[in-house]
Amino acid sequence: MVHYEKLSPPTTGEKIKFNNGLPIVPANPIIPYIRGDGTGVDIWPATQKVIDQAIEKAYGIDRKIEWFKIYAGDEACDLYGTYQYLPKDTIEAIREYGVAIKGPLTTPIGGGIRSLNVALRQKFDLYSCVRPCRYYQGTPSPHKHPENLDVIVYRENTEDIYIGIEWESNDPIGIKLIEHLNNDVIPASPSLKNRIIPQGSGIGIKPVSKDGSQRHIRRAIQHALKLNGNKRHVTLVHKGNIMKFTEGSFRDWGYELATNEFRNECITERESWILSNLEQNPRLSIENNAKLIDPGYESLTKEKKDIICNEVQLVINNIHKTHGNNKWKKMVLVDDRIADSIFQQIQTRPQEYSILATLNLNGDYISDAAAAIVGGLGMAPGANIGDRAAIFEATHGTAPKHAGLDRINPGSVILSGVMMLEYIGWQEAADLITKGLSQSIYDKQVTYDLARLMEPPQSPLSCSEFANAVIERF
Ligand SMILES: NC(=O)C1=CN([C@@H]2O[C@H](COP(=O)(O)OP(=O)(O)OC[C@H]3O[C@@H](n4cnc5c(N)ncnc54)[C@H](OP(=O)(O)O)[C@@H]3O)[C@@H](O)[C@H]2O)C=CC1
Ligand SMILES: O=C(O)CCC(=O)C(=O)O
Ligand SMILES: [Mg+2]
Repeated sequence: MVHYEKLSPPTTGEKIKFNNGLPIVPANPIIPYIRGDGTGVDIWPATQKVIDQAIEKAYGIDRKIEWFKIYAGDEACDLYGTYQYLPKDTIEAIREYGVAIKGPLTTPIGGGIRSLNVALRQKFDLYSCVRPCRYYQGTPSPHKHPENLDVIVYRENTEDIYIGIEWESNDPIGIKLIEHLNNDVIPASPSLKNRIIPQGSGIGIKPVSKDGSQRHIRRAIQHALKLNGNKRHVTLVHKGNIMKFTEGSFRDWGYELATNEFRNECITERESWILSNLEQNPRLSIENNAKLIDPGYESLTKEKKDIICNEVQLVINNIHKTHGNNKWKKMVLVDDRIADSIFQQIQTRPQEYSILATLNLNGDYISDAAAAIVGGLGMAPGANIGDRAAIFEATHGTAPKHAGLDRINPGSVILSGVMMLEYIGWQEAADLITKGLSQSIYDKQVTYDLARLMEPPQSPLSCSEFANAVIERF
């Protein structure tokens, strides 16, 4: 039995338990929630009302969430005292009950506390951040065909620069570290030649591990396996041309995982070209196949040509029987794209993508950019998933200038609630909310962010009115 300093868990309701990474859910689960800073005061009550009403409509008195209010951010400091941004009670409650939902939490820029949002992800090892970006009919968008974008950003959630190991430029330890790197480490690494870190630099560490990358990409591939048609597709997004041993390794470990652990269910993009070339011309020679997959083949050195021919030969030897004759077309396609390129690709060729498996920072950027295409941050939900816990939250932050005005769009946290209901298997309630929200947008019953972009501009609903509009359309 956990002893809480200032919390009283609900006296009715039961705990969600985990078995092999999957939640086992009673009819009346206790679910902790964090209201959040800034616009959390507006968004959370609207969301809670929508979720409760959907459950009641779907299941009557047979199912109910027993909400358990826990504290983080400014609200926690009010209750627990100065600098108590993430009290022990909050950590214990999430550990005890496993599934939680939260509003956004403020992180100061530069100095001050490190991100509470990141801290929660790391504390509970919620290694995959899942952010679907899909279009709801009628949503105004700067794009001509926003409906073509239907991607799920799978953002690695615990490593990369978010590990938070960095030193300010004038920190004596940072200065010493730079000296050590310049005088000892770099000269001892011949491939680094005579590079030098400028004096007066701030310095940060970017760790990317094989285990951390592969457990995350595994989840992304498992997700793709549940999808159909050309949505059975995972793109490894990286900046591996520049950061070869972090971002580049992420790509390599992804391919390694796909072609070992998921060999019977996955095809890589290059493998698909080789098999497809052969299907179009069964008598194609190895070299002609190599020329087709590498258009610059003729100008390559003999050594490089041999490597490509060898690749073609190996693919034919190893997987032609199992994957050839079009069988690969039903498998999960795994390809990779350089991060800057994927930002333009999701705008110019959105229909070609499905699951974007990214490292932490790239995923942070891409999820906001993808959200903009389909209606903005007010429509961008998310889930942080680990093997023993899950915390649901929107992609956006606290949007402080709108706080307390009952005007912000609660859609993103409501849709995070939909993801939570799906995660616990309450699909009927989830579907009611999706239906109500889609219909509200279609009926132009929307908050300011969408109303101002509509043609002609509509008069906006408040945050709480939008929640009611969704409920009326269940
Ligand atoms: N997971 C989390 O809790 C996150 C926390 N943060 C933190 O939030 C704070 C504020 O960050 P900031 O950079 O301003 O980014 P925000 O995402 O909070 O807001 C930026 C802008 O996005 C639009 N927006 C955000 N949320 C909504 C919504 N629900 N409905 C409609 N529009 C929305 C608003 O644009 P407009 O005014 O043009 O309408 C808003 O001004 C920072 O401390 C940051 O660290 C940031 C991201 C995630
Ligand atoms: O923790 C923060 O303040 C920012 C987090 C963020 O931008 C995100 O999770 O997308
Ligand atoms: Mg972000």
